Amino acid sequence: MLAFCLMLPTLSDIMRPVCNHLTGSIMTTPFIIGIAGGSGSGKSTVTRKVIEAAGTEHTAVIIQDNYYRDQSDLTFEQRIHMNYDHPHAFDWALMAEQLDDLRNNVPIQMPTYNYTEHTRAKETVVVAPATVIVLEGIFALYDKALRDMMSLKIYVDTDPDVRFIRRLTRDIQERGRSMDNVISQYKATVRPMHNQFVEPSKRFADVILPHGANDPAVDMITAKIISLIQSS
Ligand SMILES: Nc1ncnc2c1ncn2[C@@H]1O[C@H](COP(=O)(O)OP(=O)(O)O)[C@@H](O)[C@H]1O
Ligand SMILES: Nc1ccn([C@@H]2O[C@H](COP(=O)(O)O)[C@@H](O)[C@H]2O)c(=O)n1
Repeated sequence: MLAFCLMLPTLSDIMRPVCNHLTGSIMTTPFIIGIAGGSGSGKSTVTRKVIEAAGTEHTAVIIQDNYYRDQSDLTFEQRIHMNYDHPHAFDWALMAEQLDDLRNNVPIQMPTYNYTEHTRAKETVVVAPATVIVLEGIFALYDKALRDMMSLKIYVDTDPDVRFIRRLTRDIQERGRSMDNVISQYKATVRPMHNQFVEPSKRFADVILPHGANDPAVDMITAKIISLIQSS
């Protein structure tokens, strides 16, 4: 069986069968989708709606925020002053390694993140390989190595004032922040880093979603994913 799998290198990347070394069965290379956009643009909402409609059975989600660097060696005082909107804040090597594992149908132990403590949490989550894998985060389209693994690149485009209002509400309700803290972080790092790094990554997108998680766009992406799952 292994020899048979290795004799099929000429098929296109999307349809290339690979051998699962544990089961000996032939599996299709997953279809990887990147969903980028500014903080509060609606990336998680688009991802959730698409996965809900397509079904969780054949899909897996990688949340890029879980790959913020582990900062347990720093004090809390040091951690609150870090720039979380610069690419250096992320563990790119681990992200690429784990996405590549999933692409090769190998399960991963995805890290998890604690926004209140500003560091990686102790728990990891097992993510099983799936027909469709979504990588969602502000820098989902930033890194060439990751982009090269993707078959569909999406940018969620939402006006800055809308994104800021959403972030203000969310960060106070869900991420343990005060209003003053959200405003000062937005002015110091979120806004300038968005303009420098996140917004320019839009040029790598195959599809740009205006107005965030708008229903017609979400329906089109969902239809594409369902057809991929049905043909897999
Ligand atoms: N189209 C929308 N209409 C209203 N609220 C939205 C919409 N999209 C997202 N939100 C809300 O805005 C907040 C941020 O959205 P989220 O999807 O988490 O953004 P991101 O993942 O890009 O930071 C959430 O509270 C979410 O419920
Ligand atoms: N300790 C941290 C880590 C990240 N952030 C902010 O999260 C934003 C990205 O997440 P979204 O769900 O909003 O896309 C990013 O803009 C960071 O500023 C943080 O505040 N604290």
